[in-house]
Amino acid sequence: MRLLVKAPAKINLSLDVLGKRADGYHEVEMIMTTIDLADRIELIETNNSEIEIYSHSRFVPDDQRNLAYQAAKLMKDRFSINRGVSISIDKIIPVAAGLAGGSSDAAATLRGLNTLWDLKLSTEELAELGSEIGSDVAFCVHGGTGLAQGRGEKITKLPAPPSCWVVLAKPSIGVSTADIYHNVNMDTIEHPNTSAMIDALQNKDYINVCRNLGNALEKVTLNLYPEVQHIKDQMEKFGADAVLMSGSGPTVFGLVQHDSRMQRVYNGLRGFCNQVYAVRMLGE
Ligand SMILES: C[C@](O)(CO)[C@H](O)COP(=O)(O)OP(=O)(O)OC[C@H]1O[C@@H](n2ccc(N)nc2=O)[C@H](O)[C@@H]1O
Ligand SMILES: Nc1ncnc2c1ncn2[C@@H]1O[C@H](COP(=O)(O)OP(=O)(O)OP(=O)(O)O)[C@@H](O)[C@H]1O
Repeated sequence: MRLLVKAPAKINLSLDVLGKRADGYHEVEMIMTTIDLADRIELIETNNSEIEIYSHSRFVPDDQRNLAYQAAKLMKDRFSINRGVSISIDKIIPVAAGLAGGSSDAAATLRGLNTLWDLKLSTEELAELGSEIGSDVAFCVHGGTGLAQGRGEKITKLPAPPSCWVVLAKPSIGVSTADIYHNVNMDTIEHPNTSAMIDALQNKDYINVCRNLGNALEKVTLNLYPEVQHIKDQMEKFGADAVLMSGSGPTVFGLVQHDSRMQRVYNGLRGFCNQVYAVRMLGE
């Protein structure tokens, strides 16, 4: 049997860091939403009991370091499955970009194998498994829009943002999430207003979604990588309604409501940045 699964990227509409935990992680409060920029994962049953990973991208590991491999391994071990699977990843989401590409591949693999191996696990159960792989995987299992708490694994569903364009630009650097969290200084960090963002989503209030975009990790990444600030400045100059860095960066996104202005922001960014995308949010 063969199955195709979509693995969409996420952006953080808000990201707050509440403190450092004894286990080395940070307590966070994040509002995330999935966007129409997705990897495509093909799962094919094989005759052996191995997990095989294939990808054309030279940035994607093809062994046990791959988060999709880890998802398949976890399911095989947990449910004593002795069947094999070949996992082909058509990589569309930029790597090490703050868009949860690897986490989404892992989540899509969990969802797909749940069907392929007829495990009948609920979304909650899949998300719990996912949180053993990485902090963003639980959210990616749910998709849509959600509030993530704890180290990112406790998910509460939220209404989708008001419809608009999301223009993304990724500078040609990769950022390590661990490095960025390591450089957080809890005394100087700036906290976004998470509850104001939740209100804005509940009221489908585009202006207040724009006003309340905020990311406590942004300053940390901007200090280490000034090119991210340059992209933010350009997006604002070309007329995005609001601009923010996603996750630990370095991808910057701008929200734009009008088609003609989206085109201007997109074309302006393409002038000096290789990886630029204009996509829609995915809805609830
Ligand atoms: C930056 C975000 O992507 C925003 O959505 C997430 O907070 C990070 O999610 P992720 O990449 O799935 O993170 P993980 O793979 O679980 O952790 C990578 C590293 O980031 C740090 N980390 C991650 C999550 C968290 N709440 N606190 C942390 O301090 C830890 O050093 C950890 O070793
Ligand atoms: N399926 C995968 N796709 C991309 N990278 C992967 C995958 N599996 C493992 N990796 C490794 O994970 C690293 C981070 O990649 P990823 O694209 O997931 O980062 P990210 O978007 O910044 O994640 P997040 O937003 O969750 O912090 C890569 O450098 C790569 O070595």
